[in-house]
Amino acid sequence: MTKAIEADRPPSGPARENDAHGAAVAVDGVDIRFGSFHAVRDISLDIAAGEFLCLLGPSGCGKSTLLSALAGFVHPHSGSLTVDGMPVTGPDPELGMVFQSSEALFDWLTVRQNVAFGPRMRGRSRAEQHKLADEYLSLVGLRHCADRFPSQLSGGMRQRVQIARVLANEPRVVLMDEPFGALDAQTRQVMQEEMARIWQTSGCTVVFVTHDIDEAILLADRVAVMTAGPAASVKSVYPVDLPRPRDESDPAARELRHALRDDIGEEVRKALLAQGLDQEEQR
Ligand SMILES: Nc1ncnc2c1ncn2[C@@H]1O[C@H](COP(=O)(O)OP(=O)(O)OP(=O)(O)O)[C@@H](O)[C@H]1O
Repeated sequence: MTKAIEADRPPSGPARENDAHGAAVAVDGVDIRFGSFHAVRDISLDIAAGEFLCLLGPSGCGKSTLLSALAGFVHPHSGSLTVDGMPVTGPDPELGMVFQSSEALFDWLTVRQNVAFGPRMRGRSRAEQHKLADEYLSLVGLRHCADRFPSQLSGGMRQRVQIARVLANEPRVVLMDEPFGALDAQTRQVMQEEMARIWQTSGCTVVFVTHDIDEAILLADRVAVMTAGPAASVKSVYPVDLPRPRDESDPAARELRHALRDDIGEEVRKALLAQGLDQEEQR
């Protein structure tokens, strides 16, 4: 039977091509409040260098809030967030954030210039910017689109450019907030497979927010399930002990899918009940 394990013990994951690149992330007793609203409470998670961790939970529980805190956009009320032992104090190129929408691309720059933007800001020479941009565009399969503008690409291609742009900063931790949520099913499947390959090649640590249980099983070393908010915390953490590339018809994957569905379903029901009670009180 699939069992969740204690939240604060990362496994020693499978060997990566570039194991040394990723950084260890430690979330220790983190509380986040927005004014009087208590968003997340006492979250502790240790994420190993090079690990792929997926965050699942009911809508509105605080997944993006936790990710934003890791990215340095939101400051915890208490507790600490560290990357290789160094406190997260604000946005940092070592922590790359990929958003759900690819609207963040600069429409007036070519694809190559978009990807080279980070290296340019870090003072890399023109030749280095060009080389890095082409390297990461090749990694996401878009080297042939380098001279096009974002408006000339499909949604899936723009999202791959966004990923290449983040990777070109050579972050040690990549934070992804439902990066494939807006894509059609076929593009999403291709992107998931590419993401697994990119992660294995780059060796970075990935924290990936999703609503999709199958996506989490396909990609993660571990899946952390959050409770319904407010004051959400980590309910359970499941190791995904399945060989890569993953086969969703593997009996162990099916068993894990059921366990995650039950666990998250319970939290979604709690969230719906709380919303109902809230509406009753307001009447
Ligand atoms: N800047 C903010 N000010 C006030 N409340 C906020 C702010 N950001 C988030 N919240 C609240 O914190 C809670 C968690 O939001 P968050 O976006 O992190 O949830 P989520 O789990 O990522 O949701 P979803 O899965 O629907 O994207 C929600 O109740 C949200 O309304």
